[in-house]
Amino acid sequence: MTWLFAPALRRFIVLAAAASLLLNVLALAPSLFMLQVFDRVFASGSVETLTMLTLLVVTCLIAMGAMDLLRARALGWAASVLDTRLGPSVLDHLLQASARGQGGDAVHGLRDVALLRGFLGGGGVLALFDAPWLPLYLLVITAFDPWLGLTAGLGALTLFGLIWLTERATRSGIEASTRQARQASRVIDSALRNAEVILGMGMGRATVARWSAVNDEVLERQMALTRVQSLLQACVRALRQGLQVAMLVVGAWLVVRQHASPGIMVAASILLGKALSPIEQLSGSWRSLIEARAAWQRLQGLDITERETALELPAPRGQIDLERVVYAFPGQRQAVIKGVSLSLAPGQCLGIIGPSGSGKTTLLRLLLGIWQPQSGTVRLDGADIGRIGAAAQARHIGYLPQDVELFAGSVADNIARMGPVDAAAVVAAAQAAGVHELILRLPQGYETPIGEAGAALSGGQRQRIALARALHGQPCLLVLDEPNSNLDAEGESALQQALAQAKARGITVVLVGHRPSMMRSVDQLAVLRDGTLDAFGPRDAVLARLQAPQGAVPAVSAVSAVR
Ligand SMILES: Nc1ncnc2c1ncn2[C@@H]1O[C@H](COP(=O)(O)OP(=O)(O)OP(=O)(O)O)[C@@H](O)[C@H]1O
Repeated sequence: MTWLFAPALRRFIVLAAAASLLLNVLALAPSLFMLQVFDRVFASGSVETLTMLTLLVVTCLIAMGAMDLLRARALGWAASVLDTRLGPSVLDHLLQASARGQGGDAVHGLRDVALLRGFLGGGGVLALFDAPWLPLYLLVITAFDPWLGLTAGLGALTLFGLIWLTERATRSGIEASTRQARQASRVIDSALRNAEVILGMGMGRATVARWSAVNDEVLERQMALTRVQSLLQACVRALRQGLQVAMLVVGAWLVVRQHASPGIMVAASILLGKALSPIEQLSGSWRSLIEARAAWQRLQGLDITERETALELPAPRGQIDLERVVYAFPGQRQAVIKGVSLSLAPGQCLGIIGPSGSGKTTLLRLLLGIWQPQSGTVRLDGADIGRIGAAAQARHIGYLPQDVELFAGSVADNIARMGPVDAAAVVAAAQAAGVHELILRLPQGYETPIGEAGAALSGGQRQRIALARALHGQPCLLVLDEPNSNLDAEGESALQQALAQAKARGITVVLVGHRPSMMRSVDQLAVLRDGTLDAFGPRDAVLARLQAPQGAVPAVSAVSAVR
């Protein structure tokens, strides 16, 4: 449980541990009270002694209540720190991992944070804080009588051994069940994303069958684990009761043999009950303990690090430099981008063409700093794009991805990139994208709500609103990935006008396009083939090269139509 000592949590955990120490020392009071009542008050018949002892024990009980409360508060604070500190970092990590196509199990990071928070608020963690004080109770019982101490010690050891054996036997089962549960939820996620295809092609039954197969395994495993848990709990409970009886038997034997007083027998029995209660609690919550530990280990595996502090640079002008950029997808040896170098002056418009799979989208993602190259650098006005920071990116870079997804919110929220809506800036962006009139024609204009993934809009409408989103603010760099793939003639002419305006505003534009019409407005052209630059330079020079018989590139022959 090293995670309990993570720096952010440490002081709360230390506070909870200190409260536990006092709580457990104070918990000796009731049994010592009992001992005194049996051995002194009964013997002396002194009401004063009884009154004094009662006052003392009541004071101890009040202090115990206070410590209990303090410990619960400390753990509550720890839980909220965990949430507020770890939650945002995990989400930030998930966004980055997801953008790099490495979402996978990382997607469950937030669930792990919730699991840890739940654990800190549950009973299992209290047992963890109380269990270490067991030797203290054993010591006091031994001080009463070594035989009683030996009986209690052996009993406690047996109980611990039982829990330890169960933990060893079920750990891998619990982890496997978590893995399978995640697999089942991945099946659901992917089915929901593709619900249209599933319904359209009657794949519902197959999808449900796939999910059921995984889910049945999860249920089976969980039932097996529940059976083990019930067995463990029953054994621990029976053993504990047996131990209590054994203590009374040994105590009675000692009393009969006049080696101990009846007070000692009763006090030892009460102490043992208190000492064993955290073990019994552990037997009931051992599964959540293992799950919490596994969640922490998974979170550590995510390698969550604070992002480097972004450089606060003056507004960039839009100079782009790619220096021998190489990129391979994680786990792949073959690079997708193989040493691409090119430079663009502020305000230039670069078109990138090339066959499918040649790496155009990958190059754009490197240009945006979404992915980091294995070697080489992408610079915006001389600064490494990876270190520019999200705030600067929000202000200075506009991106229109190939597959446009809008967020749940209004049209205005989407154009304002889900930040605060400045009406003038939103309308200006919509006008620059030539989509203002289209938005006014929507049922509620700029306030029209867009469902999850922009369900209320057509593909073309989504693409045009996403262009306004890319133009929002004062971008110095506009990156467009096949911006006309869904556009009709009106949308295409609005796009051409937006590009001309962007050029007039001195915005650097990089666009990927398959249709020749897109390349009419570019002044630089790059031809990408199998991750390398086949040609790069002024548009007409590159086109001339492509059309020359020896330079003919079949996959880009459509470009000839540009001229
Ligand atoms: N997440 C990923 N993991 C592994 N390989 C990937 C991933 N995304 C893309 N690739 C591979 O990288 C190569 C380049 O893909 P990219 O999307 O950059 O091509 P593209 O030129 O934009 O293609 P298109 O014109 O069809 O959009 C392809 O071979 C593709 O299979």
